[in-house]
Amino acid sequence: MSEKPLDQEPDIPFYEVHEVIVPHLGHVPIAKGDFARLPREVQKFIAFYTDQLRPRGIYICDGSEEEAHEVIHKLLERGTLEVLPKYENCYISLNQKKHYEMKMIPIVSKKVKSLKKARGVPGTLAGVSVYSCPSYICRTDPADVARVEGKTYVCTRDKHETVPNSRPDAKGGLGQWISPEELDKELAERWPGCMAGRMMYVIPFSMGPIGSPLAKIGVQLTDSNYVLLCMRIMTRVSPKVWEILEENPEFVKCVHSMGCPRPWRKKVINHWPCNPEKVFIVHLPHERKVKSFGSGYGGNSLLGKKCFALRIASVQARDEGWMAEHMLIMGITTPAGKEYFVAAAFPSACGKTNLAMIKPTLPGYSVRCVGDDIAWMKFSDDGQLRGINPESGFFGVAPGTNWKTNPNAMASFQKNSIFTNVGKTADGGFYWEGMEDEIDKDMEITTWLGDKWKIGMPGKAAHPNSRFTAPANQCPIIHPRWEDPQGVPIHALVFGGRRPTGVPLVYESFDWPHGVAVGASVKSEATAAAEFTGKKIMHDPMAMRPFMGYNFGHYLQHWLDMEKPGRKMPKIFHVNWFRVDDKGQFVWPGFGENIRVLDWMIQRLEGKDVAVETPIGYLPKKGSIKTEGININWDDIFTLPKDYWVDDIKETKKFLETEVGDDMPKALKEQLEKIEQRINKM
Ligand SMILES: Nc1nc2c(ncn2[C@@H]2O[C@H](COP(=O)(O)OP(=O)(O)OP(=O)(O)O)[C@@H](O)[C@H]2O)c(=O)[nH]1
Ligand SMILES: O=C([O-])CC(=O)C(=O)O
Ligand SMILES: [Mn+2]
Repeated sequence: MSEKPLDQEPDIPFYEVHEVIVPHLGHVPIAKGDFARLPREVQKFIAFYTDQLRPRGIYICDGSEEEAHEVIHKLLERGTLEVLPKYENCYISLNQKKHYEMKMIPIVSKKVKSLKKARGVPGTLAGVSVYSCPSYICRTDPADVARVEGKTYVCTRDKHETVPNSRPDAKGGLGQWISPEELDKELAERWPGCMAGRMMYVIPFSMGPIGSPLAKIGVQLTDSNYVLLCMRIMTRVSPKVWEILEENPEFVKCVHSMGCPRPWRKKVINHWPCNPEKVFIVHLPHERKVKSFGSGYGGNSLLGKKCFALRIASVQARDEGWMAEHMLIMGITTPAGKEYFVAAAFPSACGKTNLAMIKPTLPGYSVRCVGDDIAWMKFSDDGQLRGINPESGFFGVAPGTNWKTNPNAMASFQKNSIFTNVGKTADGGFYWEGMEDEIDKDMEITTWLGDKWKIGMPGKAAHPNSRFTAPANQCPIIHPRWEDPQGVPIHALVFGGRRPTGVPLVYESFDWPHGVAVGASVKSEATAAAEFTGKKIMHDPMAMRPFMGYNFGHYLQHWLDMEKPGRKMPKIFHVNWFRVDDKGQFVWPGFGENIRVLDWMIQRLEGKDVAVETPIGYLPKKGSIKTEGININWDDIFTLPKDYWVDDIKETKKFLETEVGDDMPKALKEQLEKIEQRINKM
């Protein structure tokens, strides 16, 4: 593209070696790393932002253990992090001992030990890794706990590239555009000098296995060492990235600041300097750039995740003919020994991590996790869709996670993990809602807000969007091929959301275009993952509404265009674990029992005649979902109330027609009309 890039970083004169000399600031020391040996494009990037943001030093990260220790040490000293000694299930090296002043005794978590025995998990799980780190707890400023969708923008010259030509009465929830002029204004009042007095960390990272043809490179600048620590878990931080850039200098430029230059006159809460009034996150897809200001919360600050791997990558995927989706990837091995891979999209806090790691209750089944949040998928030349997980860690919702609902997640964060906004027990463990049966009832707990608390008292120990950050390779069921550079074959796609009424446990779409319509119709109750409050049912097409990098209509067309002769199109299903009865109780037990639904999907993949046609898609024939051993009422779970569906399709159609407007793909419009006609004839 020949047009001049937006928000361009002009080349500024700079001088390298042990310091960078920039016009506004003079000498800025290189606190660590060899600036002179970085790829030229990266040097320019750093020099420009050093000049503009004015940090007190530049710290070029190398991803090493020593680096983690140094940063952790600082955060412990400052009080941003606290050790959770309960999970120190390994010996501490002398080097670490110096830093943490912890006892040289092995403490093996009882739970992990018993899990290991019970499930035959290999010995790497507990008590064997000699030099690994303990886990830490961190409390943010209570004003900085979730993604801020209202302050998240995409900037392109052409508005229509980012948002659809919607109808005049549209509310405009599908993407948020900002003009280049307005962007300049917003940036000007935030960025200059915003790192004054702080260190600027330079983080080289790869999304996807380093060197994989499907992987992409990013470099993040940040003034938060908490962000650095989490990026080390969630992405592959390595100096090998510099070598890759020597060959191909393309990288996604990520710039993050907490927005609190020194001297900072406002009160800092919980040693978590942030700037909630000024949060502003912008994506420049053409320039392959993300700028995030004011928040340290994961979804806003770990820029490899939602910002790069979904918003920027969705644009790369559009341009290059692949898909970047808010999906888990899991492998399911049947009792007959055949493995199927499923990718599933549910909105934030609607069950991806839990499904990706389920412990199946049906005998003979085993599940292995490839990823829990993001899938990059591409059809290979033989027509098979293949997917990779671009991340290398889990940033999971803590509340509700326990040894019953998700033992594999529990096992994943017994070491080397960071817990944000959870409670802390007096014996140095983590605690959140859902762990009531797993600790002593009288245990004294410090809540995420720092108050003393006990189980049964009013209030909550953990924030509903509190999170664990854990390395994926610590998951006992991580798939041996989770880092396969070619990805794994994807046999089925699944959509779902929190639907308290009307929506059955599972149904299958008739074909690809119908499946795209099913995905476009995803709705869910609002959750704590973003700033919305209340249990309002919101549209979240493809579970991508908050993560779109370009025009939603064009995105839907991109989905439709995936179907081509010679391609094996995966079947598309819709699930709902969250239907409730008139007392508000879930009618489906969920979690490990969800294998029963996966089993039905696999029966369908194997061509079994276990479905009945209904206006919304194929539903399971009565009895074709294995329900032995659980107490459920088939009709509670599968009835399709006509009134509900008549209203539902009317509302969905209106929503999409209004919001996507002129950009609504014709084939999708037709699908919605057909669905409506079928439902009206019910
Ligand atoms: N009732 C019920 N609750 C579930 C089920 N699966 C997950 N949950 C709950 O839903 C919440 C969110 O689940 P996660 O698996 O963390 O959701 P996610 O989609 O990975 O969330 P993000 O990380 O925000 O993308 C947790 O509190 C879970 O306990 C289920 O099958 N049934
Ligand atoms: O991005 C985040 O903050 C966490 C997450 O996975 C989501 O909200 O889907
Ligand atoms: Mn997510």
